[in-house]
Amino acid sequence: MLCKSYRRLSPLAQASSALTSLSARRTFVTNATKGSAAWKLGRLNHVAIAVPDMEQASLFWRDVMQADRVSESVAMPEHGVYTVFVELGNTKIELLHPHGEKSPIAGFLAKNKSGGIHHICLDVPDIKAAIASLKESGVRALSEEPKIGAHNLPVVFLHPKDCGGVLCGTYNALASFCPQARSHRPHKNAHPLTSRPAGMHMAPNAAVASSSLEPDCSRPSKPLANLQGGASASDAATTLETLSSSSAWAAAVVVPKEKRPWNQVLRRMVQRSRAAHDPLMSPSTKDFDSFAHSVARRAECGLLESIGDAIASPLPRSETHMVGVKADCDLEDQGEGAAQGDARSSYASQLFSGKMNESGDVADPALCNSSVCGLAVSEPSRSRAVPLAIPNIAVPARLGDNLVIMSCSLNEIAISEAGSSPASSIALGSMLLPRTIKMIRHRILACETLEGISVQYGIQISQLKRLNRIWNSSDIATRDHLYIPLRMCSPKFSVAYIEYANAAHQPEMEIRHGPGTSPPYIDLIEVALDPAPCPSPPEHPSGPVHLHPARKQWWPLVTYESIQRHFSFVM
Ligand SMILES: C[C@@H](C(=O)O)C(=O)SCCNC(=O)CCNC(=O)[C@H](O)C(C)(C)COP(=O)(O)OP(=O)(O)OC[C@H]1O[C@@H](n2cnc3c(N)ncnc32)[C@H](O)[C@@H]1OP(=O)(O)O
Repeated sequence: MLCKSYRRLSPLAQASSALTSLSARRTFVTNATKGSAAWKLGRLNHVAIAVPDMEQASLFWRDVMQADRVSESVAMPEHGVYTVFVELGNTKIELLHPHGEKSPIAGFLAKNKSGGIHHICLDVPDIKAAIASLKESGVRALSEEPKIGAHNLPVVFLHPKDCGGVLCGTYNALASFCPQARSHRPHKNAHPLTSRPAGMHMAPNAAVASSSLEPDCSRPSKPLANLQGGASASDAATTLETLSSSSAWAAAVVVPKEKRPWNQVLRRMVQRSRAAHDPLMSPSTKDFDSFAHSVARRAECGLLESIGDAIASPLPRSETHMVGVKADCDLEDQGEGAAQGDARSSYASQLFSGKMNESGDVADPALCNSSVCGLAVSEPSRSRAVPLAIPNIAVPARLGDNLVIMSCSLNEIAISEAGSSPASSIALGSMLLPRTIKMIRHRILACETLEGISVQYGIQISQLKRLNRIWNSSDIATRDHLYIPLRMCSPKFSVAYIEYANAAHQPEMEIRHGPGTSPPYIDLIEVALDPAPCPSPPEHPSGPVHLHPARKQWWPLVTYESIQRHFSFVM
């Protein structure tokens, strides 16, 4: 469609009256909007002006036009040009002067002796897809493959005859496949103005190799981690430490109804557990708060999905494992009645004992359609898994008769012999979910909209709103930042883009925050998913603490409110 109408338009645009071309343009716009999603226009990256005298042109922009930032001239032999960039805040002007005998702008300057606008350059999120979609439309790309342009980003030019007489460059704003850009090495084309020194404007952990930009965790390739039982308190702590630092996945937890926000589900669960004083839970509700918090945080950050994988996997009987289990029960529909509770308990009981066969498989397709889950610990000597941590669903959480659960979070479970002191607790294992997540902290510019930011990161507007607790699109006018988990960004997002965007927006930042103190436009930060341990109870300013039985460290007493306060941008 795009191809046909555009092909029709092209001669029209060149030859006919303004009226005709206006109506033709309308047709083009309509069809283009319906066209390939690959062709998404970003911002105007720059306007390039070919100049016969670079020095004179630079001085003109610096002294007469009083541009704040005019860069040095940089030779780009592979493009046959010298370039100077003039920063304008919302875009740039690129001054071009021929370099070498075969410069592509020599002919242009021969025709336009005093220089003139040579091309415009537009950002697109995925240049390869964009060029492919344009090919379908009969627009010729002037090179088969993108070249690395002035900003270390891939660039492809489009034939001016196919673009209404304007030479158009497309910049891959997200640098999806450019090895130079992804590897974070300054390319030799790095421009003094636009390629800032490494580390500048970036959080310390942002200046990292691209490998660390990979999502923190992928989908579980090995759903169940090996959880070794500890024999003593010190063994337990060591075991937990070792297991927790691993990047493997174990089972994930809750699958609520689509429309129910995680925090509401968990709030209800916490409230229920408090109301019931459920003795089957870990000894205090604070552990459950912490647990609920961990679930919510990870869910919001897209780390938890379904536990179908986990329950469909065999559980080797020779080791202790922790598994996530779905229960056939919907929080939404739950009453408070004991009968229902009993029914659930009975179901859970079957789930954990009856459905696990001798080889340890818990592969029951019926479980895959359910909506709430619990956690269970499978223990080799007892041929059954024991559910815990989900009130009103759990059957008595006995790990045999002599063990009780001392502490439970998504990262670890500690159990103890009944009647013994916490110091003698032993660890069953750890869930091994990540303890931190990489977040983009995006400083909102005056001109930015939620829509624009969502395109920039390849994240849905609804996700962006939910993550940042924005209920009304105009609310971003009162915000300084938006937070986006890196793993939710489009896979095309790269360190190179962060650098490029920070450099490109530096003048604007300085206008807002003053020269030399301007904060980065985009920051990569590491956010803890769990509350941090306290050094010691009396000195800790944030309120009550409790002693973690296995770790023997003091941890903040977590309440739902404190979680909300602490992570207000996500919860
Ligand atoms: C560093 C990088 C970056 O920003 O990152 C850059 O800036 S690199 C910037 C420099 N690199 C580039 O420009 C690469 C892409 N450019 C090219 O491949 C070439 O320059 C072409 C655009 C294909 C033009 O080739 P060439 O000069 O050999 O052909 P030509 O002079 O016979 O022109 C053919 C027709 O195109 C028209 N034409 C030529 N250059 C034009 C321009 N800049 N804007 C509008 N129309 C243009 C001519 O008037 C002519 O039309 P008539 O037939 O009607 O007379």
